[in-house]
Amino acid sequence: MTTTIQFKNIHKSYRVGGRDIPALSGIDLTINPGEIFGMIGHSGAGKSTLVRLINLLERPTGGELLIDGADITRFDNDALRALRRRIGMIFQHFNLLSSKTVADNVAFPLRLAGKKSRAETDARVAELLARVGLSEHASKYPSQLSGGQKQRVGIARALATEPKILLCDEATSALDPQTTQSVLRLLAEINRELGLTIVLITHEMDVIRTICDRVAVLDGGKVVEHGPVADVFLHPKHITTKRFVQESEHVDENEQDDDFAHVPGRIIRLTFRGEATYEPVLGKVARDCGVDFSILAGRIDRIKDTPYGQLTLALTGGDVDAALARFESEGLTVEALRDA
Ligand SMILES: Nc1ncnc2c1ncn2[C@@H]1O[C@H](COP(=O)(O)OP(=O)(O)OP(=O)(O)O)[C@@H](O)[C@H]1O
Repeated sequence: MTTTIQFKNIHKSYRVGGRDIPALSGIDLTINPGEIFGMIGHSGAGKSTLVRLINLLERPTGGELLIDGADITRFDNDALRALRRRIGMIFQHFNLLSSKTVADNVAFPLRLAGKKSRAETDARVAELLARVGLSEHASKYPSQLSGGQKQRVGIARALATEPKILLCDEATSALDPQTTQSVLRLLAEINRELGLTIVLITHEMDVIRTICDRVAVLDGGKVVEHGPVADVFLHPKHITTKRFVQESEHVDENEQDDDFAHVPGRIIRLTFRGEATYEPVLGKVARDCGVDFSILAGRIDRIKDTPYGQLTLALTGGDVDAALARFESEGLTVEALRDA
């Protein structure tokens, strides 16, 4: 079964003190079946509101929200209950029941649905705990677990009713960086093996960079930029996106400009993607065009499965224009940061 989620001119306002305060204005987005779609934005941008519309924890005040082509805002109670069984959700603070064991937390949605016998429920819980690596913790209580283990229980519980969509609301924001990576690896594995569509919201670029296929950047209740993660983050256009990139790379643009003030030559940024990242293009072009270069800044990293490199270079001597044209013909992206 496919699960396409479409926001069509979605608006959402909250009524506060007799006034309508807009939280989302005119959202148009399509989330494709089986992808990991990230939404990033600062506090108050509208991320939680947007993700909570998908299972109608919040209702839009305008527009259409289609799942597999059906406008879910028109669903009656039965259809809504069926829809919610197809959508799992995990939360920043895990939302586990502290008086129940790990196994009972995971069994909870199955007992609510009331469709399985006790033996079937036990078997399903065992399978889910094995998937998230918690088999030997089944009879512990949440207070006896680490944050990462608690989120794994949250994931097992969210998967219990075999949803087609998993919503993740800042699911790693309360975890340390190492635990975050292990939870993200688990989500990526679930996405790959179960073909589940994952929609996650975060204010952390690294989360998006690690597992998302596409991303939407939210600011002031609007999508200001969206597309494949590599396109959006390697070539950010909107100021909000640029700031996220700079924050994640710990770059202060003004400081960087000052640092380069005394460096002679044309300053450019080169972006390599995919296999080009590992090819000796730079030396070859410099030799052929008689250009000297000094490397002012650089990084090689990955966006999900795609390697990329970004180098800031000062170019002097030789035929710099020819060198720039050659870089582009070799498939690199060239951005001029300063003319000589
Ligand atoms: N239940 C509510 N009642 C009134 N206003 C709300 C409600 N929920 C959210 N808002 C407002 O809607 C706007 C968007 O909030 P939302 O929580 O969706 O943003 P967010 O990007 O998820 O922020 P955060 O990361 O801080 O949770 C904010 O201005 C917020 O104050």
